[in-house]
Amino acid sequence: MPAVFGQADPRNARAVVEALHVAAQHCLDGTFDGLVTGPVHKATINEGGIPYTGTTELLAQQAGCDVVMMLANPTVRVALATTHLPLRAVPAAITRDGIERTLRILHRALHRDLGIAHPRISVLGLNPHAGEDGHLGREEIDTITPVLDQLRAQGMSLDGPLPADTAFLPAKLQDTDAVLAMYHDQGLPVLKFSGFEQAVNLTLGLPYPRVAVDHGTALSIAGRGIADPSSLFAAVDTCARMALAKAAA
Ligand SMILES: N[C@H](C(=O)O)[C@H](O)COP(=O)(O)O
Repeated sequence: MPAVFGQADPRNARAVVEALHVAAQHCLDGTFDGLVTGPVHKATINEGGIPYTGTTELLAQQAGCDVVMMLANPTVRVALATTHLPLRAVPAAITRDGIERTLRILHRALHRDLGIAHPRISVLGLNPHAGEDGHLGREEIDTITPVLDQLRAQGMSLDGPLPADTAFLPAKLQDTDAVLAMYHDQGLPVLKFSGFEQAVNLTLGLPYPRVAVDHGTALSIAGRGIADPSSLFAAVDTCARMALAKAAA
């Protein structure tokens, strides 16, 4: 259907998803060196009859690999242990296997794709005060800490589980290369507040670089010529750098 500014049309959902699949396939077969994506209106894709939680998940499924969503701006990098799921589903989705897998992917990407020799990662707790020694929740004790102990023993530099409310203080961020948040809105509001325009969204773990803008579709200003393209410029720049680094490796 012809696109109309400001009106996302579920009848175009299939074309949007197909475009993502084709672009990703060309990255997988080596025709393209990387993928930059703009925002996708997730609800409209679902209304078009296609179950879709996000491009991150779509690309992971197509490539057949585990991935980590990480947003980054010049101030902070925030990776997520869980991505697009209802808040009530988060605690059950935080498992030892999942945290371990996420930290391994994150550590490898910081080292290999972003060139950080010895990545330092801060890991947030799930509960207020990181569980307050079990009095405000047990996920830190039962799930997160055992994985951190195991991976520290293998040489990873990991701090946590940390109370989320103070982990982003500037002095704390000086000592870390990335923060692993347990869920979407635990980490991303801080990142977006600290530099919305320059932030990008990376999908770590894919066999190719994928970088997206950090914002949504902003239908209310579509076609008015007032959108700020900074995040798109940053995404293209980041993707090109990663593709060049990969080619040189
Ligand atoms: N969670 C991201 C954000 O808040 O910026 C964004 O929605 C990710 O979307 P995709 O993985 O679907 O590109």
